[in-house]
Amino acid sequence: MPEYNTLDDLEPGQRVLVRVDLNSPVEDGVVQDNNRFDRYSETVAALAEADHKVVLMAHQGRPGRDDFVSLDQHAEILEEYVGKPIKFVDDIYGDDAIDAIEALEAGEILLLENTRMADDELPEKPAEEHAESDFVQTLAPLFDAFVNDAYSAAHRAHASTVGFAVELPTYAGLVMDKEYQYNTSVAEKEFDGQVTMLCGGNKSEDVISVVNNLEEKVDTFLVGGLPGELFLRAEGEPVGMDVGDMDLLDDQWEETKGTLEDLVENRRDEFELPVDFAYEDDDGERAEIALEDIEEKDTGYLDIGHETIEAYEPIIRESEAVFVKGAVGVFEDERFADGTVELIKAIGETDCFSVVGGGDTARTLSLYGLDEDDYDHVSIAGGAYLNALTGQELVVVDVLKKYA
Ligand SMILES: Nc1ncnc2c1ncn2[C@@H]1O[C@H](COP(=O)(O)OP(=O)(O)OP(=O)(O)O)[C@@H](O)[C@H]1O
Ligand SMILES: O=C(O)[C@H](O)COP(=O)(O)O
Repeated sequence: MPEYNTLDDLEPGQRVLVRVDLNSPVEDGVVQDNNRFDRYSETVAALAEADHKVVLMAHQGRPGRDDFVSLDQHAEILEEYVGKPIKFVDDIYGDDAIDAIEALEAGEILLLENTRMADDELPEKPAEEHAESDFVQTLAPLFDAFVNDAYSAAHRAHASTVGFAVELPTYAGLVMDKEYQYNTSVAEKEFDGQVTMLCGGNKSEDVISVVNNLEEKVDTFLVGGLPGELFLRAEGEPVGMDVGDMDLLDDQWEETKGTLEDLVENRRDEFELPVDFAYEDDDGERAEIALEDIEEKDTGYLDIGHETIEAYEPIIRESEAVFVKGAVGVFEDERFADGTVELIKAIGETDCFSVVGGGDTARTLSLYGLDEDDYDHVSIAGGAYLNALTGQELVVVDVLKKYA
């Protein structure tokens, strides 16, 4: 049983302040739908149905970046999923926000402006210090309870994620509770059979963190994406170097080569590495090459090849539990989605305990029509998912427990 309060403990008909995480990709100023809206609609609808006055807080992007925009579009997207009007006020804790909060009727929903537009939202500070801020001191007296559902921001100690727990009775929302229970399962659950982790993506330090922290828990790491190439480079293969427009690999190699060389020297039997790769040929088509035929690095590789997929698939099918961290190819481009889609599909077809995660990687399911119900859990979190997998603390969960 979790050591924090959940929505089951919340009496109906209250004034409830709710932190969600609607942070989404923004293209040319247009907010893109991702599965966060769908996921949060369940919590928001449940709270409205319980006759609460529901006030939502969320952030978008980071100050100074192109994705640092207002939440007005988020209100419209969320409204479609909740099936009820979502009011929006372009204020966080000024007079306009207070008026909008006080005008709310039971069962109505209001979204406040991007929390990172408030001066005292950032930087990271202990909950008790954030609780002293004007932000928390102004809003907290207007509410009876605080619900924290922003699991994917649970590694961030900001005023809106930790400060209100000090001032108000605090509850974990539906997303927070489910994500926490499943994502900590690789660190906390015992499995009798084979435990496999499919890892890739574009950050080798994430994969190194998983590999170093889960040595006792995971039997086999199936590696692809950028880390797959860099592990092979550590074995002396002519892959994993920047080519053409790509500029990710050499920097990561400089930062991680010592660790990667050490891992392939001392723990090689725990890894399966790609035996072939896919790349874009001169006609713009997907082409494949076996690792043994690569003489020098003159092509950027964008997916694992089919020989590798065939080698990884049986390992997945024999597993009792499979966890995913990062895509094994550039799945956003249909030509290079085979590795990620076929392996994640195999996980769904296998009767294993499965968690698919990584903020980007989880999008594979919606993009390629895979059914979420075929997996035990699909995480909408990135950094928080990684922390949970590797058994590291999540400051927001600690605060939920402390102030339960
Ligand atoms: N060979 C490759 N070359 C370049 N990019 C790749 C390659 N393989 C995978 N990727 C990219 O990796 C990204 C996903 O990896 P990332 O490390 O961001 O993992 P995530 O855990 O899903 O996301 P996040 O940590 O950002 O929440 C995808 O956008 C994919 O295009
Ligand atoms: O999308 C995320 O991973 C979370 O919303 C956290 O965002 P941040 O990395 O900008 O704090």
